[in-house]
Parts: sequence; structure tokens; C-alpha cells
Amino acid sequence: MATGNINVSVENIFPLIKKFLYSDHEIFLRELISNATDATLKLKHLARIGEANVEIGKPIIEIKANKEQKTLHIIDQGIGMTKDEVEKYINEVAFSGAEEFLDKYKDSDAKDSGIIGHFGLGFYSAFMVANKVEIFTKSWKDEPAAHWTCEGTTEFTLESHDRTERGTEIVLHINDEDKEFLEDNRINELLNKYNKFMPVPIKFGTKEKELPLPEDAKEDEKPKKVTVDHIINNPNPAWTKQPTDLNEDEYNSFYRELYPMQFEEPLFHIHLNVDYPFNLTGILYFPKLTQDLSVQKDKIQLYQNQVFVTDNVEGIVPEFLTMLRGVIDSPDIPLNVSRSYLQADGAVKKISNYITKKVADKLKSLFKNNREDFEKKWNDIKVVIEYGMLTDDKFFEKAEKFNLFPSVDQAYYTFEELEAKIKENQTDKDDKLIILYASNKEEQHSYIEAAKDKGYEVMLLDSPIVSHLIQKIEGNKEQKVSFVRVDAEQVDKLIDKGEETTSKLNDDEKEKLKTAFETHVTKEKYTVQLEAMDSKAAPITITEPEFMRRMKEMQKTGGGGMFGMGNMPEMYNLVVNTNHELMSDILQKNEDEQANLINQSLDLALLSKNLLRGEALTKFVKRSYEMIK
Ligand SMILES: Nc1ncnc2c1ncn2[C@@H]1O[C@H](COP(=O)(O)OP(=O)(O)OP(=O)(O)O)[C@@H](O)[C@H]1O
Repeated sequence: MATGNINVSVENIFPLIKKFLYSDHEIFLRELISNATDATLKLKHLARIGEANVEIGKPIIEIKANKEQKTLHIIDQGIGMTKDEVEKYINEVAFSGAEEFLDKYKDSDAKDSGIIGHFGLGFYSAFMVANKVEIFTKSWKDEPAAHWTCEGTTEFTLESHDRTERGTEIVLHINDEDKEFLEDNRINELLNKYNKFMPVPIKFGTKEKELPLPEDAKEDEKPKKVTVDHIINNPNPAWTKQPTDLNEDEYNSFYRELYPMQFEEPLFHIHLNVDYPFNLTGILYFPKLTQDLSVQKDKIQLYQNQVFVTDNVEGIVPEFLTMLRGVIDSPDIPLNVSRSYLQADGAVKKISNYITKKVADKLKSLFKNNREDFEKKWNDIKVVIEYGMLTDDKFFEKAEKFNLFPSVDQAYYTFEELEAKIKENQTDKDDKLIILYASNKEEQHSYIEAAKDKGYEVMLLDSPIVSHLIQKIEGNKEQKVSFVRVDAEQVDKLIDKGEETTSKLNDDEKEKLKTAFETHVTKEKYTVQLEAMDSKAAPITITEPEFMRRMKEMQKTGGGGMFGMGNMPEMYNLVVNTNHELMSDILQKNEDEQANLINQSLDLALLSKNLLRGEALTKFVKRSYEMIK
């Protein structure tokens, strides 16, 4: 057996970095600005703990592009490096000065200083877009400046330099194929995407600013303009502040800062803030959601120490909450790993659970403290809550206390309240609580009215995933509760209390009536069903059994349902009220007249279910005119 060391040759590393380390070339700027930020924060930290006796002033980071020279410059006023430090931190690939710093100053809470680096690789991402990189750097220590040059090979030069100002300037000689990164527009775009909320001010060019008019200004006096630094970032974004220091307007204006193209105000926000067992801050906003959930471009943004990382929060935020907006900032989310690993990571799971809990708590307190307002917002937030209940059992448990069932008359009930209200009148012969609902007030109007006439409460459940949710609630209540849509049965059977109404027709008449109906309606579409109902109830009702319809709906909205149900043709029950006087009439007519009456009453039933369209509707109108002329 042979053992030995695998030889990793440094020459192989550059091509690897260029190709694979970061799939996105554009992140080089984020990496270099992160280093410049770290350098600034480190110096601030050293000054704060009295180790560096220097005048800090108001350090900024500057980005400059020189199109003629094809160079991009990242300039900071931070800690800088001595020649020895360049040797150590830059020449040793994968040695992180940031990690070393955090370790060295761990007793002075350096981890709270917001330092970003970890891996000691970020700097080399510069070679993804540059064929030559130079570093001009002067440490805060009393040592000469250094100048490092490297052309993307393992060779470098390092010499002293006469630079006197503290800090570092990185100069990238941009490749021809990457010259987009010298364009103002492209640089602005990158800064805006990755660095908009970084903690040190970042200057890119200058801008004109109007000065306020003096108090004694003449009426037509124009304000004076001055040229000022164009600072592209807000170094103190709302999520880094304490909730007690922010008012509603400030939360809303931060929302607009995050999503400048979003004109609608958010419904409410949730401020996240934990430091144990993981670090996480952020603000989530509940937006007004449209029914169409697929159009969702403004997403939750994920930051690490105020550096934008991604707006793909899948795995970190529970799926049902990805419909929210806002930011999450956590240095504890391992991002250089694959998404599937992420989902299995213990810390990430805890983060996801924490977010779910915070959202549930916030909803509960909104419900408790201002129920009226909560009810007003219900229509806009219900999809998130319902989706959450459907996909997350822990959330289901909590949300049962504030999940609302609105009635068609705009009364809102929690499950518990609804149960108490309807128990007496809406329990069937098997002791099951029947919750009646409609999904569309207009289309199911006649059915709703019929149910209300019986003193039943009808809920309005109209969100796209409601069939999945009621299925889950029924299961959760061990089938002691059933949701039944108002058009699932004729009204007397909606809640079967075991009461029988005697039929005015004898068996022979019933048989005749059934045959008459079956001759005149399409068999494939309707199953004729004779029922002895109240004589004042509708003569004909078209119903669609709850189970079939629900399975079909569930399959349409994905998951659940029963295989193949979605493709089944529409099938309805045609419920004929044998006690209605129209039926005795029909029996007395000849065949032609029977056909007329049956078709007319079938069309009326279809009409009241909003199912009469096209040719059938034209025929109906014609026939009706014939009858009244
Ligand atoms: N602008 C700078 N000023 C001072 N030191 C710097 C600067 N840029 C880089 N360094 C030093 O070089 C080291 C290596 O940088 P690099 O970006 O490769 O890694 P990192 O920032 O530690 O980690 P990461 O790979 O996560 O970015 C840094 O830790 C820091 O000590």
C-alpha cells in the first residue's frame, strides 16, 4: 500500500478561481468593496479600543473608473497593510486576515464590528475581470507604503512605495472582454444591487445638489447648486436600528428604498432581531398580494453584514413566507454551500423556525390588539396564512387562533367562534358539524339564499388554495367537521338531519316523471335524482357533489386530489323536487309540452348556477319569448 500527500499546485488555482469559484463575474466588485469596508471597520475598532491612536475622521470608500487606461479603482481609508502583511494576507491564497483579526480581538467584541471576510479568497475574484491587479497600501502603523503587482500568475512583485495617505487603493486593469465594468451604468447597477446598504459610505462620482434658498430670497431667485460626492449607499438601513427607534413612516420609507418601483404601501411589518443561538436581523413586510402568485418580482433580500448576497431565500425562509418582502441579514447562513445542504443545515432550520414563529406571533398580536383592522386586511393576507397552515404544521397550530372564516355577510369568525355559533343548527344526524360555504357570491347567489332561508350561516371561502386547506382542517378535526359548498346538494340535504319529507307523488308517478326527465336531458352530463322536498323549494336544482368538485379543484391547483380527477368531465346531479306543483303539471302534459316545460325549467336552473351559455342561452331566450307572447 502506498500513502502520500496529494500535491495541490498553486499554478492551478488561478484558472480555477476564474472559472469556478464564483459563477457570477460581477461579484468581484462586491468582494473588493467588502474588503475595503472590513479595512475601515477594523481601523475604527482599533481606534475605539485605544490600540490605534489615529484620527479616523469620516472615512469613505471611493470607486473610480478610468476608461482610457481601462482601470477600475477601489480606494479606502482603512487599516492598510505593511509590506509584511501583504506577503501574509495577499500572497497566501486562502489565508483570511479577517478571520485572524476576529480571533485576535475576540475579547474586545470584534465580532460585533460587522467584519465580512471569512475565507481569504474574495480578493482573488478580481482576476475574473482583470489581467493585472495592483495594490497600493499604507498601513496605519508607522511603516512605508507597499506596492504589489500581479498579472494573474503565481509571480508577483512587491516593493516599497512613496504613498503617504493611510488606506488601500486596488487597481484592476480590466480585460477587454470585461470592459462593461468600466461603464458608469454598469458600475452603478452593481453598486445598487450589492452595496446599497453597506456600512461605510461609498462614493461613485459627484452630483449636483441644490442648496436651500436663504430666508430673504427674492421670489424668482433660483437655488444655488453645488457639486457634492455621489454617495450610493445608505450606511444605516432601518433593519440595523432598534424597533423602538423607528416609527411607521420610517418603516414605510425603508420599504420604498428597498423596492423603488413598488408604489403600494405594505400592510404591516415584522422586525426581526435575535442574537442567540444565531445572529439575525431584518424586516419583513406583508405586501398586498394579487391572486396571481406567479408574478412576484420583488422578493425578500438576503444580506450578510449589510452586503447583498441573493434574493433567492429558498430553504432559509419557509416557502409560504417567500411571498413576503423585506430583508434578512445574518452572518450565520452558510452560503457557499449547495441549496440541498442548506436545507439540512441545523442552524438554517432554526432560522427558518424562528422566522415562522415571529410571523405567527405578529399576526396573533395584530389580531388581538386590533381585530377590526385585522379583519380589514384579511383579504390581502389570507393567502399567506392559508398557505402557511397548509404547509407547516407548527404554523397551523398557532394560526388556528387567528385564521378567519368570513361569512357572505362580512362577519368574521375564528373556527372556535364559528363552531359555537352554528353548532345547534348545523350539526347533522351523525353528529358532524357542517360548515357551509360559497366560493363566489354572485355565481352561487340562489344557493346562498336558499341556505340562508333555512337559517344557515354561509362562509365565503374564495382563495385559490382553499380546497386544500379545508381538506386539511377536516383531517385535523378527525372528520368531526365537514365543509360543504352550498351548491353541493339540494338545500334540504346540505345538512342531513335525517328528517324525511313525504312525497306528494306515488311510485308510479315518480317513475313516469323520472323517465320524462331522462328523455329530455343529456344523460352523460346529468344524473336525475327525485327528492321529496318542501313544496316551496326550487323545482329543479343542479348540484355538484362536494367530494368530486373538491378533488378536481385540488388537482388543478397542484398536489392533493385524486389521480385523473382533473380530467373528468363535468357531471352534475339534477335534483327534481317531486313536491313542487310544477311536477304534477308536467305529468299531465303531452310529450311535446313536457319537453318544453322540462327544458325551460332545466335552463332556469342552469341560469341560476351561471351555467347557461352560448347556443343554449339563445334557445332559452327564444323559447321564453314564445311562451309570453
Ligand atoms: N483593502 C484592504 N485593506 C486592508 N487589508 C486588505 C484589503 N483587502 C484585503 N486585505 C487583506 O487581505 C486578506 C485576504 O482578503 P480576501 O478578500 O482574499 O479574504 P477575506 O476578506 O479574509 O475573506 P473572503 O474570502 O470571505 O472575502 C483580508 O483578510 C485582509 O487582511
